[in-house]
Amino acid sequence: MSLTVDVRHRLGSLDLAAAFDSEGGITAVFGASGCGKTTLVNVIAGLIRPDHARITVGGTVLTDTTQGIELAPHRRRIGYVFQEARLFPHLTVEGNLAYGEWFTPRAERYAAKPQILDLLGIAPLLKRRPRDLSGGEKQRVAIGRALLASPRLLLMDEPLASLDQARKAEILPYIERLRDEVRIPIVYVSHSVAEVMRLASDVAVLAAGRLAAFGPAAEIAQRLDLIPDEERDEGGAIIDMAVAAHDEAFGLTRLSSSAGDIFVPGRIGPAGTPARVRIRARDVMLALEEPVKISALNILRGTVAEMSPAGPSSVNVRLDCGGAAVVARITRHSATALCLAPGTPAYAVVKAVSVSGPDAEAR
Ligand SMILES: Nc1ncnc2c1ncn2[C@@H]1O[C@H](COP(=O)(O)OP(=O)(O)OP(=O)(O)O)[C@@H](O)[C@H]1O
Repeated sequence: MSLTVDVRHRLGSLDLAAAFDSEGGITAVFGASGCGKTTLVNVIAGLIRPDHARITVGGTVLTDTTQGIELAPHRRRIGYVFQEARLFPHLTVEGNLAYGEWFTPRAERYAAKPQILDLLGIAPLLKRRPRDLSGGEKQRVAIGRALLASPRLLLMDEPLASLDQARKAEILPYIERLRDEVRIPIVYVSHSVAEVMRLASDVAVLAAGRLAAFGPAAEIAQRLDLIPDEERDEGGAIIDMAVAAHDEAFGLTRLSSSAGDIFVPGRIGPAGTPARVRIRARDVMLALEEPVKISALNILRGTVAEMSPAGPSSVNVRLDCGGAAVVARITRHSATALCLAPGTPAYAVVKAVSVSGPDAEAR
């Protein structure tokens, strides 16, 4: 189901202007603190009345200021998941979930409770109260409550920001399942490159209220100039691959794509399972000849497509590897020594342990 957003709104010193169309999946709204992410999401939710906007979901107009259409928030059928789960403390998980269903007229309900319980792994929690849940479990219940209202659109505003690394890792696979199995668009606000690049289908990058870029996650990932300084080391490329085989003896999975094969640690689903990998630019070495007798398992052949400065002493080199991009951050010294320039054939070298992939299955 498609989502179209075209918003212009002034709020204090913020001059928000963002327009994008998405065909569904997860649209990440990414940007530094204060760039207007929450304001944009609140306009979509109908919580802020915008100066100018047209917002549609699957053909239903939620806002069109030129036609005087401004659906009330409760009539938009939008699920909203916040940084904190905001569950009712006096209700059990079951009671909290029932509250989600309650608002939607019977005729408009499409959410099937057993499937949602299964999708989020929350069936065993039904009798518990929020105080007896971990942070990750609370968020899964909050997502379940939002989905049980049979929403047209799910808004998630920094849903993992208050969780520690272990809880984040626990909940990410559930959000991936949501993206792949629930047929409604999801708008996902985050300032974490790792989260956005793992989850997003499309990415809208906001900078000081303006849409700095919008496009498929794999394209936006290569634009290291869009990444805020504090997340600089997280920048790199993502490649959508599929499981080719497992190497049982060494506990590795071989993934395959037009870029070539990549080994990652652990076992990731059966052959054919889609798997997105993220390769940080700082983890990639370049070589002009195919390296031999080297411990790194991943060697991808490509051609230098673009070089851009990455600071006083380093440069980002984008290689085209069979249509997929791999970005390497190397010193200017090395770029000069290797005489790199657009068109130069080169090999990208990446250790298996440096590749961020989907979580390996418990072994
Ligand atoms: N009611 C308001 N009145 C005036 N200015 C506001 C109001 N609400 C937000 N702002 C300003 O608008 C800007 C964007 O705020 P917003 O919360 O949308 O940013 P954000 O990208 O979600 O930030 P964060 O990641 O820190 O949550 C900020 O500079 C904020 O101070």
